[in-house]
Amino acid sequence: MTVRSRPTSPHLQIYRWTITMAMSIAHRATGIANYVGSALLVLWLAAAAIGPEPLNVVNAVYGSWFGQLVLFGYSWSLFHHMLGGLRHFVWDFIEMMEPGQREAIAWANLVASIVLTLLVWTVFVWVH
Ligand code: HEM
Repeated sequence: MTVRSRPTSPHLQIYRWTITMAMSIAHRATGIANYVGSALLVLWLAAAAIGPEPLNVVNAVYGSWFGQLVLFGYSWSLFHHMLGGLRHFVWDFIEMMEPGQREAIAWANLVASIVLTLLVWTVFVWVH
């Protein structure tokens, strides 16, 4: 008697990667990252409320290359997640759901998040 192999349910190694799938995962990941980033914002505000010394320490950490990298990532995460939220808002009106449209709006989400992040950092950090 031949033993048939057990059926397998699809998982990440079987699915072909699509931009909509990647952006869906990114939306969840950025949602979680926004929690962490917002805690950093609260830490900065709390340090400022306590006094100049703690504020100087937090500013030094946030101003280091690593701190700047984390803050840059947090900015991108906020933009990506916010635009992703607006994408969901568009879908709530049953718009941009057709094949082609879904991919276009997913790419727009990614590209716009990068452009907006670079724009904000250029205006408020790099050329300040
Ligand atoms: C610091 C601010 C934010 C935090 C910490 C946050 C966090 C999260 C988290 C953890 C999720 C769950 C993701 C999942 O389980 O898949 C989520 C989902 C969502 N967020 Fe945010 N978010 C923030 C800002 C925003 C903004 C500004 C918008 C809209 C412009 C937004 C729109 C949404 C939407 C529509 C969902 C549901 C997506 C779905 O149904 O799959 N969020 N958010």
